[in-house]
Amino acid sequence: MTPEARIATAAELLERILAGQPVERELTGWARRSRFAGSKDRQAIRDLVFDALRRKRSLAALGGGETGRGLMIGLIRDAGGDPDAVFTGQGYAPSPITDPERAGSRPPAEGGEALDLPDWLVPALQVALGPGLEAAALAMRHRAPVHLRVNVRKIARDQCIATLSSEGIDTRPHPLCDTALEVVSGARQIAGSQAYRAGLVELQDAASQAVSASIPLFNGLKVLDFCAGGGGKALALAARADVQMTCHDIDAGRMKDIPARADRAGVRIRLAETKALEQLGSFDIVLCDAPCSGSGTWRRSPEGKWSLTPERLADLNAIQSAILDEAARLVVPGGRLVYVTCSLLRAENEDRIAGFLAAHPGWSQGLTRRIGLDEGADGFFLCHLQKP
Ligand SMILES: C[S@@+](CC[C@H](N)C(=O)[O-])C[C@H]1O[C@@H](n2cnc3c(N)ncnc32)[C@H](O)[C@@H]1O
Repeated sequence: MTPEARIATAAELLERILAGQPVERELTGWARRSRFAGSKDRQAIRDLVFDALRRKRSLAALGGGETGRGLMIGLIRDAGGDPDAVFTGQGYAPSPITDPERAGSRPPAEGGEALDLPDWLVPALQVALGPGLEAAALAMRHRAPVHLRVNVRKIARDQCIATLSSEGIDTRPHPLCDTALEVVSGARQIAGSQAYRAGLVELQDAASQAVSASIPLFNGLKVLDFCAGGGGKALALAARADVQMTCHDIDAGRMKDIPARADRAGVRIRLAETKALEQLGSFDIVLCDAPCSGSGTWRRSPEGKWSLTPERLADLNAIQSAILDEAARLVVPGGRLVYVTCSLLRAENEDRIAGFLAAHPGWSQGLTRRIGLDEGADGFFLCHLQKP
């Protein structure tokens, strides 16, 4: 495909995404229908769509409207290019820029538009991040780095760097966590690499790794990952010590890949559905990686930035508090509950902890940490709570 044809395709897909179609469904549906497109075309179109969604508001201003075409015109202008040279209508290029599109083009207004944030979220993020708001918003306009977790049960970090390099994947240590590597080049080779297949590495953001690393562990501890999802954090915990690791998720289907991932990593993890959890007694450590807005990971899933509403946030807050209450019952006296979100918002973090402590006398708050996008990883919040 020519660069112009890729832009025309991205504009069409964005038009449907802006109308409410899910991003992944649009991208995979198009790839299936378009046998003529090679893997480089698919990747380029994916990148265009995600770049546009990360900067939807500012690009719509620059491109003369919040349409698929407008976002692509804005993207070209923002990069210093000439959209008229692309929108020629020749071959598979998009049709020429219309008068209304031209007339609608303007620089983004200060505030939410220039920061590429919904207006209603700017004050909440201002409260949470203070002077760091602008840097965080600007970081969210760019692609996230690719990080790997070294499975220290199988290989030391330095040796892993050399092994990956021999397969064309260049990495360097990430300062946030001593299991974390940042991929410098060769990211597309990871999934097919021998190192990955042998369980030497997992794809996992450095902040997510730092969350697991914050939890003190020793052999024999009984640990529950209450909101396990695909098991990323449970695998990281199980790699560090011979703990009795149990994974639970309200949606058991989300845990379906955990057994294969655990086998590959050489660790043992038991799965428990909600009904079975009651029979397992209490746990020394319960990790709650709660469902949240994902605002710390909006670089990876930018559609979340635009779909979050105050009502949805309030619903999430109620779910987060209910999860904390439920999980607290599963902790042994003197044990630890670790609350985690990948959110930047106080409503999902400090406010939930304050509510929990007010409702649970005797519990005490331990290590509490925000990991910011300025640390070169996703945004995360973690808080250790000690049961009396
Ligand atoms: C942030 S994700 C977990 C990600 C996972 N820990 C990881 O590192 O890969 C949150 C998970 O919480 C689950 N969940 C939502 N409500 C829940 C509830 N009331 N009890 C337990 N799990 C819940 C969701 O199904 C989702 O898989």
